[in-house]
Amino acid sequence: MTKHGVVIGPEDVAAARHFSFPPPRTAAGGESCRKLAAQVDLGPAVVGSWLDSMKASSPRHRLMAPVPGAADAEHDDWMERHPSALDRFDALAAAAKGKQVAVFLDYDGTLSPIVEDPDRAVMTDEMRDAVRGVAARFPTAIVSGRCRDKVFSFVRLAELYYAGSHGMDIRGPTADANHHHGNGKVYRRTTFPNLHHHHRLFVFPPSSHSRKLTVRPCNAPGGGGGGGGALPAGERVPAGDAGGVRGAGGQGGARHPGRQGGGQQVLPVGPLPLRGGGVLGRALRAGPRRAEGPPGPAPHPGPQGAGGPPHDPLGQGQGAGVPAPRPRLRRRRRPRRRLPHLRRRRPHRRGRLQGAARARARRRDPRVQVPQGHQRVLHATRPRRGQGVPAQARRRQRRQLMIRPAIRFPFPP
Ligand SMILES: O=P(O)(O)OC[C@H]1O[C@H](O[C@H]2O[C@H](CO)[C@@H](O)[C@H](O)[C@H]2O)[C@H](O)[C@@H](O)[C@@H]1O
Repeated sequence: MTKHGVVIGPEDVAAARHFSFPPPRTAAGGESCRKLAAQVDLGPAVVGSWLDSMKASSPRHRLMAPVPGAADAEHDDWMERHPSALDRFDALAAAAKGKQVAVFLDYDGTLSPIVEDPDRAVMTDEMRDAVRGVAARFPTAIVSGRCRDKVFSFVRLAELYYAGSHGMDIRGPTADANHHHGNGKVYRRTTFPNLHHHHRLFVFPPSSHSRKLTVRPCNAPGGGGGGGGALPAGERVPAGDAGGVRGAGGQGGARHPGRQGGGQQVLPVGPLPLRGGGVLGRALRAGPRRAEGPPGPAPHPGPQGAGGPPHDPLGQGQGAGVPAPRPRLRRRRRPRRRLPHLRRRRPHRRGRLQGAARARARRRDPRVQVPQGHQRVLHATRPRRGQGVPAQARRRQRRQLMIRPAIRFPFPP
């Protein structure tokens, strides 16, 4: 989040203190670089430009000077070309106004004095307090040619970011226990979570040693524009990505470009395509449906907290609410039509033709003597195959069938 109205005081830049110059010469000077170059196959051209870049960023050691006294002249010249930031404090403060300030500090010769033995280049408590104060105001990183753990053992401030081995190994603070380093240090890799969410860390290739790290808005090549954060969380650039650096990610404004080139590789990270997935899967595929039904829960606050814009990975300006499933209405079952011949047969029952049925039987055949108490009533039986008759005729037939058993008695002589 952009911090407005932050004023940098001279005490905040106490890190700009000077130490003895020129530094004492030790064999350890370029050792780590050589080791690193041996481990990583960068090629002679890259290693050459890397060393040139390192030489250009620091004045030469007195004993390395070709002519006695040349180092002093070189130093003066170097100091003239690299003036102290404190001398231009007002201009710096004016330039930083309304912007997100991140502080990148060197270790040897900046936070610690240059000493003969590299293992004794400890930092004073006074300097540690000053750095702590800076880190409380701005995201603060230490970028060193030393290995990261060594720098941390000197600085011992968990709230900082550490870029060791000339920016090839970067960790930052985190509260996540999974990222605890073995010896109790708390680190997290690569990103700067305190920065506005559309900023990401870009690591310059070793050849540009003097500009090891920079932070730029992802969607604005060249570092301009403080737009709305076009890249989804999780996009990052691997440290040590060798190549030329041009802008930040190339295609400004493109939403999910999987892109490689310009020294950066940005990997788009998005939701997995869900197949099925039950209620949640359907809801995610359908997208937000907040307009329907009762109001849902408040959208998840964005990376800037409750006051900031809602988290909106779908980019639809509505947050990513997952709507509650609509209640399913129970459908009334339609009664199944059953053909008469499929109806359940009632068991045969013995009984008498009563009242009207008996009268009907008599009417049909007056000769019929229906002795009371001996009639058997049969029910419709399933019509045989090929006996297809219309329903009306079938009903008639059934009626007849019902009385047929009553006629089985012998006719009167
Ligand atoms: O990027 P830096 O943090 O400045 O580290 C550069 C080198 O620093 C160390 O060497 C320098 O400091 C030593 C202790 O003061 C000093 O003895 C040596 O002469 C300096 O070159 C460190 O030992 C190197 O590994 C770093 O590359």
